[in-house]
Amino acid sequence: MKIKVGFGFDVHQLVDGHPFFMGGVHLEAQKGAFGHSDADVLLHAICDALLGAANLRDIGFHFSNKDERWKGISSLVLLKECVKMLTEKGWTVGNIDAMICLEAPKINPHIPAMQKNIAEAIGIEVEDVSIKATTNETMGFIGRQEGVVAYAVVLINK
Ligand SMILES: Nc1ccn([C@@H]2O[C@H](COP(=O)(O)O)[C@@H](O)[C@H]2O)c(=O)n1
Ligand SMILES: C[C@@]1(CO)OP(=O)(O)OP(=O)(O)OC[C@H]1O
Repeated sequence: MKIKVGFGFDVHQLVDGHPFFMGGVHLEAQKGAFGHSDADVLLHAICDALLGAANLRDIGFHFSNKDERWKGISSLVLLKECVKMLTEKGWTVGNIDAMICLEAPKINPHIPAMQKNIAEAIGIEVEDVSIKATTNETMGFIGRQEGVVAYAVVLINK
């Protein structure tokens, strides 16, 4: 069996009164993530980790932020498209481990819903989707609640 690892990172600006999607869950918060799509930073990091593992470039290469088709789109759709690209190359997703860096709101209560969304979109078990969160201890742009960051690693095999 051939096994590959992939790494993904994403960052989005936080804007007052903007909707906040994370792992396909709508978070109730004063600020939300701003982007061309729904700006779901966790799903974008996972997309990039998957694409990277299969050496298929990155999310912006396939879904340009100049393309009106992706304006406001749910990143669960983009995630499913990325998985389709991997499947066409014969890859199966093993597991995902992700980290969100965000000052507020608390992510922990929403992690089971995010795991379910991601597992369903990819076609893997919930137990193979790990999501964690940390604050930035009030430091830097994350600490000032100006932005949100996510990192992800994945294993794929064929
Ligand atoms: N947005 C966040 C940030 C953190 N958590 C959880 O709280 C724990 C403590 O965070 P520190 O940054 O103070 O170490 C962290 O380990 C997470 O379990 C969260 O749910 N949402
Ligand atoms: C997803 C895309 C496409 O809608 O737009 P954004 O929501 O701005 O997100 P980003 O993380 O900058 O990734 C690539 C983009 O092409």
